[in-house]
Amino acid sequence: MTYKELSEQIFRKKSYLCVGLDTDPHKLPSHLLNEKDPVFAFNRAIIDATADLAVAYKPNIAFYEAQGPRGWESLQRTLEYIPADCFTIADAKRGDIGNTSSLYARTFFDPEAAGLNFDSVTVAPYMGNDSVTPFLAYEGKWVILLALTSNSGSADFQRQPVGEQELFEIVIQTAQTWAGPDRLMFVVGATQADELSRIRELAPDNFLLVPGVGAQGGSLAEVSRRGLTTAGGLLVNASRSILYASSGTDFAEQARAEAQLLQKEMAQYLSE
Ligand SMILES: O=c1ccn([C@@H]2O[C@H](COP(=O)(O)O)[C@@H](O)[C@H]2O)c(=O)[nH]1
Repeated sequence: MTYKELSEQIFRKKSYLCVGLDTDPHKLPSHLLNEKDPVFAFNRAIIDATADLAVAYKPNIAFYEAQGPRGWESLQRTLEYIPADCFTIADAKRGDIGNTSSLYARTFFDPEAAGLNFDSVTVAPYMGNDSVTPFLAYEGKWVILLALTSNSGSADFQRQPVGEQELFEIVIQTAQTWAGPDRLMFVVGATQADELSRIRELAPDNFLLVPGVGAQGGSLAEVSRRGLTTAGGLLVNASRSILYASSGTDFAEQARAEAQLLQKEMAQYLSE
């Protein structure tokens, strides 16, 4: 999906909601456990319930890899089921020396390799240029680079001063010499909303993937006030607050209700 198409979807759906598919087999409603692929059955119901409210889906790869080959099959089925008008994110947080990164890129971007054809993958920046650019070799695919993450440990390295700046600012500036905003997004935690104005100065046109509303307590209002651009410019992720809104037979209905609350708020911010 291109920058323009993503932006158009945001204004068409009045939403910049990304639904995180952090599907934990131990948290599935019991009535799904007799399904052939319970994880996929759960994801399918969540996607059916939220596809008109969301512009993106983000399976967190850890939840699938931890299930071995079964998990990979659930991931493939899920990715194929996501409607074409939604942007897809492999939240894998990869990055290694160049030849290894090339294989990670092949895994998520070349359907003939591992059966996956994501639009984007999250990448850790700390091994530098040659660890990131192999992902950019796939035309039309996106890198979503970790900049200022939502967790408390982000202070350990990302917030360290380097001269007049902090390390995450250098990540944001340097990475923009590797790719334009049509191929490069940054991860900024919703719990870091105070830094968003500064980040917008450094990256005025890049989309930001913002996890951390819902279960982590970030404020959608603050993120939107500081992060929205004329192109939309935000993908705000919620995982647990949507997926596990109910553990009963009404789980999809309750997931929709949670997603709808976020989408309605987003529609309001987009119209301001
Ligand atoms: O800084 C980051 C980067 C990634 N994540 C991921 O986003 C979701 C958040 O899930 P919630 O249940 O909505 O808290 C999850 O997959 C994280 O691994 C993040 O939270 N922060």
